[in-house]
Amino acid sequence: MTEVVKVDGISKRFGEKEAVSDVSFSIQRGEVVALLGPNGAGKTTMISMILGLMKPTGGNLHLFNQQPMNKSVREQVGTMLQEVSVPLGLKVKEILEMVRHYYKNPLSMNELIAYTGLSDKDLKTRAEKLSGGQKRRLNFALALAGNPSLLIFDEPTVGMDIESRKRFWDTIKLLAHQGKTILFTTHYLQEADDVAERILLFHNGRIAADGTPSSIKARLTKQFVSFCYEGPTDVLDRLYPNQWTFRNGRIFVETLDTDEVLFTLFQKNLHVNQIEIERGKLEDAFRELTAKEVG
Ligand SMILES: Nc1ncnc2c1ncn2[C@@H]1O[C@H](COP(=O)(O)OP(=O)(O)OP(=O)(O)O)[C@@H](O)[C@H]1O
Repeated sequence: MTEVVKVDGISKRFGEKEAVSDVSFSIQRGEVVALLGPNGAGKTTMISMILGLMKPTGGNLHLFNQQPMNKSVREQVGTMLQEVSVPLGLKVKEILEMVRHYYKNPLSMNELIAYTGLSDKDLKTRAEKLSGGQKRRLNFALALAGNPSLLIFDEPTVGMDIESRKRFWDTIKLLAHQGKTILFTTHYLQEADDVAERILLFHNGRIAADGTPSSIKARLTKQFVSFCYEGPTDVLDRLYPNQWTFRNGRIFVETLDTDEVLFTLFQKNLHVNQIEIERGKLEDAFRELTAKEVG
């Protein structure tokens, strides 16, 4: 395995405020990682340091075993940050051609168009005249222009409509399939759940959880077995006192051990059907993990 990003005991202090506190993690080649966390958790600060745009106050940080600002590193990294800025006075196609020429092995114009959804009309438009969503497409194309092996995005889908968002994630999945390493921040839990194979959950400048979306969900203490049941409910009161509720035509039993509930249902021969196990949603895990102070 090749280590692409290595963050070792990184901290960042702004005056009294420690935005990132002694954070360590590494990302291997080909991983798709979402940096998730509530407002002010330290995600953007972390990304800025990884990109070498901000100097840590402590710790060490390497990309491809080198300092982030090395030219050979920057040539392998494509990035799209929160602020959308575009060069003035040039048409989209001219900007893309110019940036492509900078790289040894750029993506072709056709690939950039297919990946980002820029239209012929967009290509002929002066960049400053593009709409916010189109500017984001241009920024995405600029991030991909050099055919980078590491892609880093800070809130990439903010300001995109549903269709652009879908195209963006479809492209990301395709690039991930090609073996690119991808790190992105998002506020949308669904995006992290759908796209990332690993989530780094930030809270108060530290990592509150690091794992696959399903392993993070599995850390939830609350789980449910739900089913349809038309028999007498006193048996439920006996088996699951204060544990069961009735919602939308189904019985929900809250439990720490779903296997045990299933076993009892069958053992007691209750006539239940349409049984489902709910191991919790990422949203609940997010709330649970960020509700408590992480020391
Ligand atoms: N340049 C700065 N000067 C002072 N404080 C800063 C600066 N940049 C960030 N902070 C503070 O550091 C903390 C982390 O901010 P950061 O922007 O990294 O969080 P975030 O997780 O990206 O939040 P959001 O989801 O709102 O973008 C916040 O308390 C923020 O106010």
